[in-house]
Amino acid sequence: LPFPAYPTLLDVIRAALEGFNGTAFAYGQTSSGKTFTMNGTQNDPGIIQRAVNEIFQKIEMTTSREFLIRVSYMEIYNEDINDLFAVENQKLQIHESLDRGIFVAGLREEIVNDAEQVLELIQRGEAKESIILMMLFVSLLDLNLVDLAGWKARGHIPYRDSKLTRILQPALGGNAKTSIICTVAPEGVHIEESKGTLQFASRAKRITNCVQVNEILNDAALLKRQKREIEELRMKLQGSHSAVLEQEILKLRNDLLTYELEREKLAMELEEEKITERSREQSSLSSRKKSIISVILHLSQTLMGMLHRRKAVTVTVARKMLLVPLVLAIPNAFVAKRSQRSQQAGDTVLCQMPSAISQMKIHG
Ligand SMILES: Nc1ncnc2c1ncn2[C@@H]1O[C@H](COP(=O)(O)OP(=O)(O)OP(=O)(O)O)[C@@H](O)[C@H]1O
Repeated sequence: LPFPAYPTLLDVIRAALEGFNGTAFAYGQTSSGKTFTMNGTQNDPGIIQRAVNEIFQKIEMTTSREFLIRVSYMEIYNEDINDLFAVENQKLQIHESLDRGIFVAGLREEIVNDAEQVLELIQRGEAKESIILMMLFVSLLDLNLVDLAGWKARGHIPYRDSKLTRILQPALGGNAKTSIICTVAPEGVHIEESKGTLQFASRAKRITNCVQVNEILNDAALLKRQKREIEELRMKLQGSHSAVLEQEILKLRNDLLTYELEREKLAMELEEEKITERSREQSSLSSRKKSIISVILHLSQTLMGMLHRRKAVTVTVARKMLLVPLVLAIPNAFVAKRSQRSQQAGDTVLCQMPSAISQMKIHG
């Protein structure tokens, strides 16, 4: 069967391209086919894909004008507005300004060039209960494609005060062409809901909006619009420039850290080198000490032997008395040094040695 809502949808798209607000949404009880109508299947595309294809075909055929097309994709779930192009769920707020009218603050808008890009973006967005696909045609066109949440039997959805109603207010209320696709479940058990849906449909059909073109694009308006676009692009560019700078700073910081670590490593190596050098010096000093001490030992033994043999020592008794304890003290000091109990004892010995030796030489 041909897609039933197609003629109405074409009407909405044509209107949107001519500068009106365009909205298409499906309305009906739960499981009656609203999402199916919006998404369709691979062989039988739904409203979203058909609308996107249609828009780009029409734009391609229009040579007299240029279009800047932005797509945003959001979900209203439990009255929280989530940006489906954003990685994380955010609770976005609805704002209103003289310039932009009613809008969702912080909602990401992707600039697109062809239908494939739009469909790819939509595929990336996560489909949930209530999905709004909002296409903003900056120069001319505002088109909203809406998949409403269904209602359960005897349930009530407070559309009147909902965020959805507020967002769609410009599209539903006045300056808009709207296509409503009502879906009903054919089974007899759903007859009450189906009746309700049909009553809504016939009431909606009677609504007549008095529409006017959103914006007449004379040269001045076009210039103003383009200036704004340039400014926005410059801001984006600045954003990406600052991101590059941030990367550069991060890299420099990492380099600095690496240099610092390298410097510390070198300082440690230098310190180790110094310690090794010191211990090398100490060990050569101690071997020198050892050889001096062995000489002294040898001398003292010789002296002791001489004393023992009372040979050639022409010292007075008083001098002998002085010399002998000194010489006897040498081996004791050496033992003390070797056992490393007292560094001082070693030093004392070393200081005293030359005078003791010279005394021995003089008197020996
Ligand atoms: N015209 C159709 N042809 C074939 N299958 C359909 C058709 N319409 C709906 N369906 C199937 O019926 C089921 C319910 O449809 P769908 O999810 O679109 O309902 P819904 O109205 O969006 O429900 P809800 O309100 O819970 O979101 C799905 O499995 C869908 O594939």
